[in-house]
Amino acid sequence: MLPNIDFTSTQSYKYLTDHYIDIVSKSLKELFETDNQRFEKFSLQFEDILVDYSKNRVDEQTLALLQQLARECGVNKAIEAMYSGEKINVTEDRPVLHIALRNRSNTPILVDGKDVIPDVNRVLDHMKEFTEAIISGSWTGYTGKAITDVVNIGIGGSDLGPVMVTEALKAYKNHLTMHFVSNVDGTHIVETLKKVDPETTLFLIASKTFTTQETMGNAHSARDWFIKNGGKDEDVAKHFAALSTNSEGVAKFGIDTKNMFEFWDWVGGRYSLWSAIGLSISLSIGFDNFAALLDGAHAMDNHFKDAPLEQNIPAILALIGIWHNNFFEAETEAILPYDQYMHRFAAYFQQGDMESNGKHVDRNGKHVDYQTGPVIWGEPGTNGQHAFYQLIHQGTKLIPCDFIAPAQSHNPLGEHHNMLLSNFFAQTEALMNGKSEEEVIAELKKAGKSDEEIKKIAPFKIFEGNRPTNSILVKKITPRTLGSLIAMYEHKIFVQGIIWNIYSFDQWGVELGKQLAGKILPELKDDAEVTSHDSSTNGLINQYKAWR
Ligand SMILES: O=P(O)(O)OC[C@H]1O[C@H](O)[C@@H](O)[C@@H](O)[C@@H]1O
Repeated sequence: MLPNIDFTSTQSYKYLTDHYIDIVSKSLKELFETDNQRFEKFSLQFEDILVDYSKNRVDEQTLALLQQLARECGVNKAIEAMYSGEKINVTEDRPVLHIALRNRSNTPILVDGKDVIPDVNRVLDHMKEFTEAIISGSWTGYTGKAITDVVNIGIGGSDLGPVMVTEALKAYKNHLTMHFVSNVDGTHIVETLKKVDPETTLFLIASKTFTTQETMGNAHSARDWFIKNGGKDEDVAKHFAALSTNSEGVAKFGIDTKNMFEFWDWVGGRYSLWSAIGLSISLSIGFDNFAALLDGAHAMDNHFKDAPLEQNIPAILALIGIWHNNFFEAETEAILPYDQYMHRFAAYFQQGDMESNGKHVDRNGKHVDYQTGPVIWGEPGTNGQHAFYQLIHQGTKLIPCDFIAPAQSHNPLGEHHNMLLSNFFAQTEALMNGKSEEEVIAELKKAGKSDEEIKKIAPFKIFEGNRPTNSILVKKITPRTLGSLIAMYEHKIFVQGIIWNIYSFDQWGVELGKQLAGKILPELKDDAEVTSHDSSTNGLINQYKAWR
């Protein structure tokens, strides 16, 4: 059972409300000036990942109170409940066991009395064998040629994780060319099929449910294309594999269930890259690297389970996020990787976080009267700097940011990496310190400006600073460190969901759109005027019919 506590009625929440008044009166700059141990006190290292959370508007008391809040909300109990396979996804009556997919120490985890680890390992063995056959070329297409291209067809959790990881680990790539088709817009599949040859292409149909409209539409179009371009029905087995929990659906589609890589309903879609959904990752970087990704996540899982709250990185990040969200009323959080390969990292956690904690009903079925999950967004640095950092520095909204960077580049090139990292350090420093009126005036004087000119321009050049950031410095982005990093964010989301007293592992909010689209689709089949909706929806549908 998950705890069921309204965090706003806890003792620690009340203390935090008072303490907030004390903290807002101090600037980050002051907090650093009055404590030269801040970095030592407010940073933690996990293997090759350094997490510096000192540039947040917190002091020792803030963290102690936030940790007390976590205790009062039963975070430790909740962690135990997840790891032991309890059905903590109550609205779907399922356990939440992405940790089991990377349980490299093989400790048994029971679901309805049965250890799930042997099944996990069986599928991993199947993935390994298949990966090796494809990469070595011993698996051939219908004309005897080796596979050169892999097209993963999936959406949401069956796309974003594989895309993000294969991009982030591109430095480990082999000769296979990867393609990802997600959008039901025909352009996506059409443009992809232009680039591949049916004789040498493997399609992975990735769908937990095997019912998702977009994925099924794209999968059928891929199959039609394959048949139209020389393949026969009996050749489908050599070119199509399925990654799913739904063996009936897979068989119905015409994929041999021998080519089905199974996972289970206790894996949430957005937490599924560690499962068979990760087959495209394994094909792209080899199974050993995929296993290293799992190892890294498992190491973080152990840290999260065992480390006390005072040293527990995911828990600390979660609590600081709650501090910003529920006390400073920040509405969004930016994830800013200073690593080009990680360019889909923010997009990945947009689903990871917003689909998990974008909920307004608490675990009693009641509408909450506090803020829950933030809006997650971000782009890689330094591109973001030249696009939206203006608002972060001088806008009216508080945007807590996570800066992430590797110390070692996979592509060392002259001064490039120093330039990149100098921007990372400069930005976090500037967001913290800002630039005072005195500094601006001194700078303008030095540039020879008159008093009148200075008076006119100075207000625009002042930076308030006091903008909170976490800095996550990774020695190098390897499969292992990336695995740990992803797991770190997953557990951060978990802790926040526990404290907000919501269910983080269902996603009813995506159902309505699906249902309504299903209702409208038949209305688009002919040219008859539609009158069954509101005037706007009718008007749009009828104009669409007139123009198409
Ligand atoms: O893998 P599937 O079943 O095709 O689902 C794809 C996606 O569908 C919906 O948008 C949600 O349920 C997501 O969580 C899921 O990842």
